Amino acid sequence: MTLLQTAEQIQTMQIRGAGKIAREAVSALRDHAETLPHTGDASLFIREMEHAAGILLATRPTAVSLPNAIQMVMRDVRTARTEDAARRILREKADAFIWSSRTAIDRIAAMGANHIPDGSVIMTHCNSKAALGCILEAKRQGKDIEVYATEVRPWNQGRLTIKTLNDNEIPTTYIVDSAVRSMMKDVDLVIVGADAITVNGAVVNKIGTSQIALCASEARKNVIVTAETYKFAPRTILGELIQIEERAQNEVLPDDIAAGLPYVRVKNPVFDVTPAEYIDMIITEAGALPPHLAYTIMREYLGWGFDELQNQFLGTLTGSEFR
Ligand SMILES: O=P(O)(O)OC[C@H]1O[C@H](OP(=O)(O)O)[C@H](O)[C@@H]1O
Repeated sequence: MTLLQTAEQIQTMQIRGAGKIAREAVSALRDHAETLPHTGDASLFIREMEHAAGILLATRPTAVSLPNAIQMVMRDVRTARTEDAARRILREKADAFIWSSRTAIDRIAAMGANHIPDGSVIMTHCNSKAALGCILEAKRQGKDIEVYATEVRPWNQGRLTIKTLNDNEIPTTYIVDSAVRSMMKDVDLVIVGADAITVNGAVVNKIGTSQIALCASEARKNVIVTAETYKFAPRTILGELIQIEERAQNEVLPDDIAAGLPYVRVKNPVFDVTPAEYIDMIITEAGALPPHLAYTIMREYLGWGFDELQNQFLGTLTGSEFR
């Protein structure tokens, strides 16, 4: 698959899920480098790769795993002295990211399963590899668990989730998104993934997550977020907001129906923000932490503290790059 095809598949959601988007983008960058002719000109190679990275970055705006992964791969490529060195660094960093991303999900699954007591009824939302990893690991350990899975309009990612749960023989109840509050009394805990986590511990995830967290808080049920460290958004340290993706109206209301309703407009934001106070714990591969320790992850694991960010970025980036 070419880099442009990967970008298109991310944009059209054939490739989806924050972690997978990052892994596929990095692998597309690595493969794209192999298609570029060897010229001996390091700066030409780096320019071409920056252009390719820009195409991938423009596909979807919210999941911060995408810019973080590209930054991890491209950071040292930019300062390589020779073309050969740039190519080698790019290959090594891309392979290392893909490997560590998969390892992170396994570690999160192991830690998350520890927080699922035997006999639990879990509610999950959307289709998160990290969240499902914890549920599947709990099942593998022999725990007797049940899951409530939401539909996740308009893309119905819940169908992917119930397929995985069913394949693993986990008793599952499938509900429409608006049934969450009614059903919360039957649930013991909520486990979801994340597309981005801000410095104040707010979690950006599939639209509807914040309602679930609110209902869980009202019913005094724990909310666990599972997120690899590359889903933390360092640039929020400087006050930047995460851009919430809005997708096409016809994903919600078909064009032929909308055409007959001239006074109706459709809004289709696909992510929302859950404030830290509704989240009990964020499980990362570096450990389980309360949301207000998000800055520690950014500093210790992503290597971006306030000073580094100021030196690196202030005044050099445009609004859209700055997230
Ligand atoms: O990385 P993993 O845990 O798989 O998924 C994280 C999140 O990415 C997904 O976004 P989308 O379906 O691509 O819009 C969902 O919001 C999900 O919770």
